Order: sequence, then structure tokens, then C-alpha cells
Amino acid sequence: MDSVIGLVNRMQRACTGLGDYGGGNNALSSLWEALPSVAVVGGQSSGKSSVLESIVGRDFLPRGSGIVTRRPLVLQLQKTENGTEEYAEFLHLTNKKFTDFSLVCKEIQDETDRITGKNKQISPVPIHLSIFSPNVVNLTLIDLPGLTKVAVEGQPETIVEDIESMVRSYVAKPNCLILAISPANQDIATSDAIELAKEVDPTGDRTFGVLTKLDLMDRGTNALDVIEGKSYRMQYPWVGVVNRSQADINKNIDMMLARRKEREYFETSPDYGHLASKMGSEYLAKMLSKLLESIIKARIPNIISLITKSIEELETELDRLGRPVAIDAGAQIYTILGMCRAFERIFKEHLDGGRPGGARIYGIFDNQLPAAIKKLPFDRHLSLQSVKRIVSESDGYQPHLIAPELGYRRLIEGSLNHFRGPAEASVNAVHFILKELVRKSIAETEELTRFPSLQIELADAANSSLEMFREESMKSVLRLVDMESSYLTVEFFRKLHVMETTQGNQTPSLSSQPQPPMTTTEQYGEGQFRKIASNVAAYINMVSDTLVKTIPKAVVHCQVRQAKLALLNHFYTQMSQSQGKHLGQLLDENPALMERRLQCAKRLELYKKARDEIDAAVWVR
Ligand SMILES: Nc1nc2c(ncn2[C@@H]2O[C@H](COP(=O)(O)OP(=O)(O)OP(=O)(O)O)[C@@H](O)[C@H]2O)c(=O)[nH]1
Repeated sequence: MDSVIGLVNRMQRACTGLGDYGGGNNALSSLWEALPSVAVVGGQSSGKSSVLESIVGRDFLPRGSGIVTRRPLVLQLQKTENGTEEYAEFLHLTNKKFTDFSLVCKEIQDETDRITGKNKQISPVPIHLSIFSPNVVNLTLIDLPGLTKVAVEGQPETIVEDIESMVRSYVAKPNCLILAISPANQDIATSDAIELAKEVDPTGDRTFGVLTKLDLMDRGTNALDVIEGKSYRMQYPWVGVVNRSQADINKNIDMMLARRKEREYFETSPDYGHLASKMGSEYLAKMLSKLLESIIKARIPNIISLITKSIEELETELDRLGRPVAIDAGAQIYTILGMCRAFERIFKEHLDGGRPGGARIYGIFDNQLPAAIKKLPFDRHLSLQSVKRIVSESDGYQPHLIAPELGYRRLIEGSLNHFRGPAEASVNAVHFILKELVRKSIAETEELTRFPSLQIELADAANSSLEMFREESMKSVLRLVDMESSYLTVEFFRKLHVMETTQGNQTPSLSSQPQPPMTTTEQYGEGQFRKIASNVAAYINMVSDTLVKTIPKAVVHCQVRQAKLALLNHFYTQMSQSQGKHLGQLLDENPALMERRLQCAKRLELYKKARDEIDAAVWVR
């Protein structure tokens, strides 16, 4: 396996690519924070850039007055075989190899400006630069903006605090090693780097003190008190370095030459000669590389368990949030149809059993309709007085000779008209139950809960279909009633006639109540009318038996069955004609929910990538 530092480098790159970086304030668990890193911290002009360039052995960092480093630079050094060409690559410019390091410097400046703008703002989003070279050790360093005390012209007033809080957000993480750069020609008590490190790492477990500019100390003085830990003690020994002076830089002194000069400085120094093997930027780089590697190895089991746990948590959350909405129209229609089918399934379950709903419809047919028919005012319509009046009116000036045919018809038609009320009421009652079931089924379709607009449109479409079915059903039940008036059952009257002649003119009685005594004329006339009333009542009873059976059939056929078959037909037609924009509107989710899903999905992708990296590394080992 290539070094574990390489493994962490790849994971860090994935982190930045997917929005997880040290300064990010994300509510999601961070892989970046779990990965060990080394952050370089120091006051302005303390020599940070010089230390980094010495470690790399190349000039590549922008220089200038004011705050030059305005975004964190994650510098990933990867050692290559001796004799191979040195090159650099940026994460934001994949597949572009930089062999000219002055162009690397320019790209850092340009990329900084791309995010921060030219007005010297700062941003916590890191730039990732990988350098592949035989002259480096495997090491990852994060260069942070220099701590400063005053804002210079053109910079916002808040810059001093902004820089400090950004640097702090990196170094406060327990997995971040702090490379605290302090210039030797300044009192160590005033070092910005040490001040911050003391605050975030009071035990000094993860702080490395680097003392620059040893060569610039006043003649006759040295930094042994610091280096030997007498003036400020730390867990790890201080490392002194001597970088190129400004004059060296101006003279374009080659970095390799500078390294050699640094080595000579320590070897020949009367003050630090005895410590020469533990001084200088080359030593610093090797020591950091080894340490970082051993820290990473120790942390890998924790990282693996963090990854596994996070994958599980994110998958659960994504399941709860539902799949993301597709962007293309075809996939959107597919999603919508899928939800419609889920809704229809629930709606049918309500009707067919499994869920309550169907039973209420049966209740209408079994109780409400027969009860309503029973309450119809036939007694009044077929009272002696009413029968007399209707028969005489039908007879006109010529009373009937044998049987009042027209009178019968009028009485029957008048009675049948009463059935319209219960028939209409049945249709309406079923309509309202179906409407209620649509509302319930929409609420019970879990897939739809994310899409309020689709719920509304679906309910509107289903309700207008139900309205259409109601109209059809109404026409059908009223037609059943009208049909009864259009053609009377001849059989019934023929049977009646036969019964009358065989039973010696006995009148079938409408009610069993005892009748009052009558005069002869009255007896003849009223008897006749009572007989008519009772015959009509018997006929109406027969029709009532039929309608109690046929009205439910019509209602089920026109409303219930249609609702099961074609509730959303109209909606489907609309769907197929819909433009992408309208589909998008139907699938407009709560933006916060969409954002959360996006973040979770990105983070999940990151953890999966990281898991693959670790798996691959373990297999190669
Ligand atoms: N003589 C000498 N000069 C040094 C040393 N280290 C840094 N310098 C000089 O100090 C100046 C500042 O060094 P930089 O490396 O740019 O410091 P920095 O901390 O990166 O500064 P900013 O990026 O502006 O915050 C430069 O002119 C360097 O040449 C050193 O060890 N010896």
C-alpha cells in the first residue's frame, strides 16, 4: 500500500469535493474532522510560507504585502521515485499537470480570488494542491492565513477576527496537529502562534514549535532557551529553521542551495551545532511525516467505525426523506404515476375491504335507502279523499264505465314520483363517502406527504371525476324510477283481476285497520275507491321492492365501480400533456427538505468513497 498519508490525502480531497472541510459549519458528522492533519499557524511574516517552501523544496507560494494567504491551502506532498519529474495538481483543475511552479503560484492567487473576490476577503473553503516529487516526504500540511493584529487598507474591519476564527476552526479540532511558527528575533511571549496554540491545546499534546529566523537574531544572542524548552516547554522539542532571507529570494537563490546552506548553518553553528541533527526544515519534514503516519495508523480503526456508523445513519435518514425528485420530465411522470398508483391502491383497499369505507356504502343500501322509502307519504297520496279526487279528475265529464284506467295511471305515477327523493339521496350519500375516502387515501399515501401541490391537484382531479360519476349515477337512478312510470307491469293487474273474480269481489286491504260503517251509496262508491287505493298501494309495494334492489345496482355501477376503474383517468390525460415546468411544480418539495437530502446524499457519497479507499488500501497491503 502507498503510505497511509496518501490514503488520508485521497479522503481529504473527497471531503473538499463534497463540501466537508475544516471550517465548514455543517450539522452533519464530519469525516474531515476525524482525519489527522497538520495546520501551519503563525503571525504575519513569521516565516510560514518560507517553512512550507523549504519542506517542498520549491518556490510556489504567492508573496506580497498584506494578507496573501486568504484561503486555506491543503498541501499534499507525495514522494515519487528518484529521477521522476516533479509536478503539481490542483483538485479544482483535475487532469492539468503543472510542471512550472510559477504557474502554480499564479493559480493559487487566481483560485483565491475566484472565491473571495479581489477585495481581500477570506474564505474557509480550502484549495487543494498536490505536489508529486522525489524531493519531498509524504506529508500533508494546511497553510492558513497569517494571524494579524490590524486590517490594512481595502480590507474589511472584521478581517482580524475573521482570520482568527477561521484559523481557530481548523486548529481547535482534536485531530489537527499544530505547527506553530514563531520568529526567533521576537520575544516568544508575544508569538501569535503560541498564544493560539496554548488556548486550543493547553496540554501541548499536538503542538509543534518551529523557530524561524535564527540567523536574524542579534549578535551575541541565541534561542537556546526556547529550543531547549527552558523559556516555553512543550511535549515535542522545538525545531529551529533557517529560511532564505529576503535578499536570497530577490537573488533567486535556488531552494536546494538554500537547504544546503541551512544544513551548513546548523552544522557549523557554535550555538546549535550539538543539535544539528534535529534542526532544519528537512528534519522537520521527516519528523512530521513519520509522526503523522503513526498517528493516522493509530486512528484508522476509529475512522472506520465512524465511516460505518455514519453510512448507516445517513442511509436511514435518506430513507426517511425519500428519494430525490428526478429532473427530466419522463422520470418525473414516472415518479408521479408511481405515487398515483400507491394512492389508488389505498383507495381501493377502502372500498374492497381491508380498510373501512366499503361498509359505509353498504350501510346506505341496507338501511338508509329502505328506511327513506318506508317513510314516503303514500298514505296521504292514497287516502280516500285523494284517490276520489284524482280518479274523478282523470275521468273528466265522462265517469269510467268498468275500471278507472287513467285514474290508476295517475295515482301510480304520482306515487312513483316519490321514489326520486330516496334515489337522489342514495347517489349523494355515496358521493360524499367516496369524496371522504379520496381525502383519507391521499393522507394515507406516505409517498405523497412530501408533495403538497401534487396532493391538491390529485384531490381536485379525483373529485371532479367523482362529480362526473355522480351525474351519471343520478341520471341512471332517476331513469329507473321513470322507467317504472313508463310501463306498468300488466301481469300484476291481470293477476289482481283473476283474484277478484275467484274470491268473489273481495278487496285486498291496504291497511289492517277496522273501517267505519258506511251508507249503501257510500259503501258502493267508497269501497270502489278503497279497492283502487289498495291496488295501487300493492303495486307501489312491488315497485318499491324492485327499486330497493336496483337503485344500489345503478349506484355501484356508475359511482363505486367507476371510481375503482377510472378515478384518475382525467388526471392521467392531463399528465401526459403536461410540460416539464408544470411537472416540476407538482413535485415542488419543501426547499429545506431538499437541501437536507442533498447534503445527506453528498455526505453519504463521501463516506462510501472513504470506505472504498480504506478497503482498497487494506487489500493492497
Ligand atoms: N533571514 C531569514 N529570513 C527569513 C527567514 N524566514 C523568513 N524570512 C523572511 O521573512 C519574510 C517573511 O517570510 P514569509 O515566509 O513570507 O512569512 P509568512 O509568515 O509566510 O508571511 P505572510 O504570508 O505575509 O504572513 C521574507 O522576506 C522571508 O525571506 C529566516 O529563517 N531567515
